[in-house]
Amino acid sequence: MLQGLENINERNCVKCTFGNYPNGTYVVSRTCGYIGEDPCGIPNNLMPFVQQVAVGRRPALTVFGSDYSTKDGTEVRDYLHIVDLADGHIAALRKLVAAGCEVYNLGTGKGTSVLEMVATFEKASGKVLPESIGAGKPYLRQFIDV
Ligand SMILES: O=c1ccn([C@@H]2O[C@H](COP(=O)(O)OP(=O)(O)O[C@H]3O[C@H](CO)[C@@H](O)[C@H](O)[C@H]3O)[C@@H](O)[C@H]2O)c(=O)[nH]1
Repeated sequence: MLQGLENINERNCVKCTFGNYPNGTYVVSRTCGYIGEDPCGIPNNLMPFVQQVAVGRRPALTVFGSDYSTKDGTEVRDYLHIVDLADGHIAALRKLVAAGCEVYNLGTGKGTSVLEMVATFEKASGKVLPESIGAGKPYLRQFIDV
């Protein structure tokens, strides 16, 4: 049941699922990417990849697709600050005392495109990131272009 709840909205960055059941209390938390992640090998996600390009570990970022029906054609995500993510987890734990089962999606409510995220990173870091446009992730098209 909790697995099903977690999959209700695959498009959100963070999911916290919790509930009280007759045979126990559960909190299930899922984040897209591990906190403080420094992945081995080639990163599969935007932020670690951007960071590795910035420090020269990778030559360039490939932007996955530029023909989506978004403000600049690149995919949009709702990114949130790590402290807000932590606060959300604490709030979820506090909610354990309540009965029932609820799903909370943590986010800012503001979408940020890949190019906006790269521009923000460049401004904050003072580094220009080499980038090129590549193909979009095929499995995501079903969510983005409906
Ligand atoms: O080198 C890269 C890496 C990512 N992106 C784009 O950057 C955005 C964010 O990508 P990423 O950090 O990988 O997050 P998601 O695409 O939202 O994928 C997350 O969310 C999916 C749905 O929950 C999960 O399946 C994945 O494991 C999880 O990483 C997306 O538009 C990607 O297409 C690029 O353009 N270039």
